[in-house]
Amino acid sequence: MWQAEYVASRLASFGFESVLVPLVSGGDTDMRPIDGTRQVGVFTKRIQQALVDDEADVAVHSLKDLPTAHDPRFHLAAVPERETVLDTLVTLDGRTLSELPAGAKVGTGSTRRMAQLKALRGDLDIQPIRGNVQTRLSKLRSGEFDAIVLAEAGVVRLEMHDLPRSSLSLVDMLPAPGQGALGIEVRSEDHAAVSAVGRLNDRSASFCVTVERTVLAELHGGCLAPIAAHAITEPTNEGAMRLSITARVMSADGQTCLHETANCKITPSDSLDRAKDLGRQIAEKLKTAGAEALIQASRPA
Ligand SMILES: NCc1[nH]cc(CCC(=O)O)c1CC(=O)O
Repeated sequence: MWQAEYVASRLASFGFESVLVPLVSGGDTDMRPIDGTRQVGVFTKRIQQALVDDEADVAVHSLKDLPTAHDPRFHLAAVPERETVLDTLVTLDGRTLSELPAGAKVGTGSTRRMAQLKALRGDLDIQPIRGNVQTRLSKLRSGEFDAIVLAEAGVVRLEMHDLPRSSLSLVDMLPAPGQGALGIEVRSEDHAAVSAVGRLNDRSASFCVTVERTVLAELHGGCLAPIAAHAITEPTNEGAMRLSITARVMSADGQTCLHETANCKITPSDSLDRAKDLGRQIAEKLKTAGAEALIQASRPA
């Protein structure tokens, strides 16, 4: 709801009126452990269906939740300026990861977070947790978990400034492709919506998430594989920018971690194809280092 309200207010600033269509996704309600037998897109399918059914004209997603497979019915019309990409450790008293006692029960359903946590603190008891941010927090408050890992973006957006937490660094916890970014889809043939929503696009954010998502797509990682990717842009001369990406593929137990970096120059006339090329390039490096075997081994039986 925060995300949809944000998009509505940005659209309003460009003179476009909108009406919110609240929806509940499977990702909000399905509390069964993630086991790979269900379809991808649990948070996004319901919202895309609203586009198909003409229930809504604009679909607002957390980009991290949006599957990378291309669907010709939809067009990703904008990736607005990104919120923080970091993950954060939420506890009842704000202690850091290194301050957690041995055997502390930490909740995360993400194999990416699990692998990196295990690499840092092999003594923790890491257990699956599901649901939206509020559901996960209620499981921390009830004592079911000693700590949970959340994307800091969600915490910041919901203005939970008093939530005891400690940010995990990019070195300790490389984020998921697209983390902290919104992805706004419209129906491909809805040219009015493409152009209106396109006003919300941030060029830097769209290049960063495109290279990150290309890594995921090239490795056929889906949302369950222990794959992390984070890209940044830095301005260079003559309006150009340098696009740099760091990516990791890990074993589920965190014992093996492949880590690669790559970068390229983006000129004002370059299209997102440049970012896709860079994504394919770093994916190749990871494959050469043995990424496919690690991803295969992490698949649920
Ligand atoms: N998988 C659920 C989900 N999708 C996006 C976010 C956070 C917001 C974001 O990354 O933009 C979250 C919750 C979390 O990972 O803590």
